[in-house]
Amino acid sequence: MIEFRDVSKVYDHNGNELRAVDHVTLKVDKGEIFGVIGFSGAGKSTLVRMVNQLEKPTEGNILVEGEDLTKLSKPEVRRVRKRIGMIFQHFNLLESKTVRHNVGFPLALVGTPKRVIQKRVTEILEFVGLEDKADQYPEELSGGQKQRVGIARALATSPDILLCDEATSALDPETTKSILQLLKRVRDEYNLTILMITHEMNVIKEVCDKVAVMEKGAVIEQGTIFELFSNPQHQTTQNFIRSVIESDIPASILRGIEKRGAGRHIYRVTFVNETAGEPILSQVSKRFDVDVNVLFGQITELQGIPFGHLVVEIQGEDKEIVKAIDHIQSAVTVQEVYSHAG
Ligand SMILES: Nc1ncnc2c1ncn2[C@@H]1O[C@H](COP(=O)(O)OP(=O)(O)OP(=O)(O)O)[C@@H](O)[C@H]1O
Repeated sequence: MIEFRDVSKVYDHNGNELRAVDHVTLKVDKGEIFGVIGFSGAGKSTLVRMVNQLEKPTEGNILVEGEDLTKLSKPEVRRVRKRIGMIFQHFNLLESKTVRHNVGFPLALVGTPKRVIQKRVTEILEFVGLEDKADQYPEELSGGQKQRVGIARALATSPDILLCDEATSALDPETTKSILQLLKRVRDEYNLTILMITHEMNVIKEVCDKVAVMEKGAVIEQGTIFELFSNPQHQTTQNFIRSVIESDIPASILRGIEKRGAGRHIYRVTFVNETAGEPILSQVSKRFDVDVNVLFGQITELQGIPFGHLVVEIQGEDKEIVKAIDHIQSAVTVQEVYSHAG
């Protein structure tokens, strides 16, 4: 649906080259919610702005449903652009126009008959839950309501793709959740493909199917949410994940372990599927001559499926511990076990 093939964008910065996007290759499939995460300045906005040609790549190709944007004429680019909606962090609404006029604006711009606009605006405002706000002005709305107007406006022209540029960054956590749920409905009911950029891992965790992590213009890691959360390779990815799922052993527990001497066997067990939370660890202690103590644990949900870590101590003879660990590793529920004798 959207494909970046070895795309770079180089700006001139006081006579020096600034590589805002550096050889990025990504593929976003139809109907997918694809997140791009990175710190400020990583190149996310530049990347997403190239999809609707607000920026042109310096090198590489960008394909939208097989059409190479870098090879299209201006009228052809305008045609493709019509299939792409965008929402922004600060909503970008017209303050002097009512909600109804804001939402209908993109349709009016292309000369759509008034009657058609009216029907479409009513339909879309109902979808985003703002039918009773049609005649109000943006300043009379909360942040969440303003973003709903932004979403309605983006959907007015029935696009196939929705680009979201930090769409929830100005909102509180509860409102963020409701906007993300709305975006999920947009994908499910209108079958849109959504490309969203954010610096918040909770946004990615909440709605995305796939994610790419950007740093200094480059994509340093990408995959499904499960792949990234269960086996993050890069330090930056690990830090982002740590911001939403605490996997470190809390300091108080660590202090307790240290006090009671070295030579203990501490493991981190990661569960990544529907059997997370099942008593595999208690099975192990029944089957082998070991005791398993859970020191710390956190189970959360990824795409509606439980995901979590347990930090456990296994006590017993070395050979029994090896057997127990083998058993845990052979079970489909365990993705990663690391030992830390300490
Ligand atoms: N039009 C421009 N001219 C020159 N440099 C630019 C331009 N746009 C972006 N940059 C630079 O490109 C780099 C990437 O910026 P970009 O806005 O894409 O990052 P970002 O990850 O979206 O960060 P933020 O969340 O802060 O917007 C930055 O160093 C930025 O200063």
